Amino acid sequence: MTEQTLILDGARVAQDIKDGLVSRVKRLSEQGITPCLATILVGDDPASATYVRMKGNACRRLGMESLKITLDAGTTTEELIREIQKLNADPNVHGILLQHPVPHQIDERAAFDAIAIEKDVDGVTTLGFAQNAFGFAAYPSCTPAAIIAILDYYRIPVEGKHAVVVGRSPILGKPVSLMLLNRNATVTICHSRTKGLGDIVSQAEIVVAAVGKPKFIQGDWIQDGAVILDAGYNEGNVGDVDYEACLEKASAITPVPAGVGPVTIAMLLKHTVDAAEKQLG
Ligand SMILES: NC(=O)C1=CN([C@@H]2O[C@H](COP(=O)(O)OP(=O)(O)OC[C@H]3O[C@@H](n4cnc5c(N)ncnc54)[C@H](OP(=O)(O)O)[C@@H]3O)[C@@H](O)[C@H]2O)C=CC1
Ligand SMILES: Nc1nc(=O)c2c([nH]1)NC[C@@H]1CN(c3ccc(C(=O)N[C@@H](CCC(=O)O)C(=O)O)cc3)C=[N+]21
Repeated sequence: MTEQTLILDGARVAQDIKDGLVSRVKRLSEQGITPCLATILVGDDPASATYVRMKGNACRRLGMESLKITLDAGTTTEELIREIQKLNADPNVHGILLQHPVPHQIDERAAFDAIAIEKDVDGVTTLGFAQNAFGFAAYPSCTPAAIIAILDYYRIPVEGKHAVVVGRSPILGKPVSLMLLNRNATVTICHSRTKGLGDIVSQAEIVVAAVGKPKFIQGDWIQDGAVILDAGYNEGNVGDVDYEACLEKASAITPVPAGVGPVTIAMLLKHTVDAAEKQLG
């Protein structure tokens, strides 16, 4: 590429979203309401603990509250659901985030579906997911919403583009694919059983990496001028994209850190403020 690659600055997009929340949080506080996000972490995975802590810190910086529930690694589905039901019934809690993934003995779908729809600020319930698929969710899943917000902020056209999403998890790959489809992209969804991944990615005008494997997306898979959104966040602050190699081919790319991650957190805060405002009626 002769032209310089645009670095999509997630910190800037996140700040823009958070700036828009300040006056809303203030207005709520004048009515005696402090928007509160409850996070649930099951087990002691250190990376997950870090994300949950970052979410709590971000809440407090904006004058919001965060309620952190930590359950031990051996928690059963029933015990987890009981905790969720307590949060559903607590009028001071506006949003509930159950950190994905959960330990294997837990039925993650059943746990997600225990979250009351009006508190499902991460769009993980079956109903929230379906509403998002049809394009009218109150709260689309935060990381997919962050990816769309970055595209919008930089006015990157989606309509008619071929988007290739690598990954199909319930909180990331699958919902972002549907959101791109709703924006009239032509979407190909790839996963661990996909054959000829490199060839498919090389046809993409927009690439979304949501795999969970460091530097998995190779530079020589990337078409000249493609837009790359790297949602991956692996140990050592490394994304799912081989950044240096892909940078040379792409017209625009999100870095890691300071790409999709901070926007995800801003989106979570925004959804929690939205949910708190609904309490005003
Ligand atoms: N920045 C943020 O806000 C967020 C970042 N993340 C990060 O994004 C990444 C993905 O997270 P998440 O979706 O939760 O992860 P999951 O492990 O739930 O899903 C990974 C997906 O990648 C697919 N996959 C695995 N190996 C391959 C392969 N060799 N080729 C093609 N596809 C493959 C899997 O396929 P299959 O379905 O067939 O198993 C699966 O669909 C992680 O790095 C995570 O940390 C996640 C959420 C939010
Ligand atoms: N139900 C659910 N929803 C999630 O949204 C969810 C989840 N489960 N499980 C785990 C992943 C991971 N995740 C991140 C969010 C922000 C950063 C982030 O802000 N990262 C900073 C780096 C911060 C630092 O390390 O200092 C950055 O990229 O710049 C990273 C990762 C959300 N997740």
